[in-house]
Amino acid sequence: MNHLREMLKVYFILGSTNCFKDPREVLAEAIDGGITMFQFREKGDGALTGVEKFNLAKDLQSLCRKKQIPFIVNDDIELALALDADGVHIGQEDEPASVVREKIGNKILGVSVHSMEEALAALKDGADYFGIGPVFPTKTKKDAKPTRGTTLIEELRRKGYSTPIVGIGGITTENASTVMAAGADGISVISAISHASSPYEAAKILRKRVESGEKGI
Ligand SMILES: Cc1ncsc1CCOP(=O)(O)O
Ligand SMILES: C=C1C=NC(C)=NC1=N
Repeated sequence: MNHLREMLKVYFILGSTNCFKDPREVLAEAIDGGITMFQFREKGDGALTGVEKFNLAKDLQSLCRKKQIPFIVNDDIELALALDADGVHIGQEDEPASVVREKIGNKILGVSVHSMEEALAALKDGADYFGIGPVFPTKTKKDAKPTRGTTLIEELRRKGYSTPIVGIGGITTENASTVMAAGADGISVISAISHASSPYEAAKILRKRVESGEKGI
């Protein structure tokens, strides 16, 4: 499990609607910059579907494979299985984690949780890590839950839960250290990298912030 903890440090999430240039180019730069895990999340207005979605996922997966970066698929279990992805990430509105665990065997299973109850249920169902947020305000997910700060991350750690955790939502180079200080194992970002003029530089700085607990300057 500790290996997973390491992989969660800088967990980049991307879909075609999150970037202005070719997502393949954005991911290639982010990988060179030092992301440690990748999630393909094709959602929202204008999201690709069918063969176009499959082909983009395949291209992004091969970029990850070349550099041994774990490739995770958001929500779409069938796509994850078709691509033999390294894992899936599901939200509370998706199929129950127990059903997904059945389908994916021992692939990585990440679950979004927003409360202690949801976290305990996800644990029981075999979740490998929690995605907790939105920690800070975010414009990227239209239907995000209310911004929670790091309270749930701190609560889980205070109660002795050592499950791997990534914080998500509005995380930037300026506030990443706050998320780590709260007890998260890593940060998950979309726009901090996908909207950066240099996704390479953004990933590099985020990696530095996470590893050194450096305060934003
Ligand atoms: C997928 C998701 N889940 C909670 S907030 C969010 C969006 C995160 O995007 P950004 O890093 O650009 O705030
Ligand atoms: C909603 C999400 C929360 N956390 C993570 C890691 N991914 C997601 N898609």
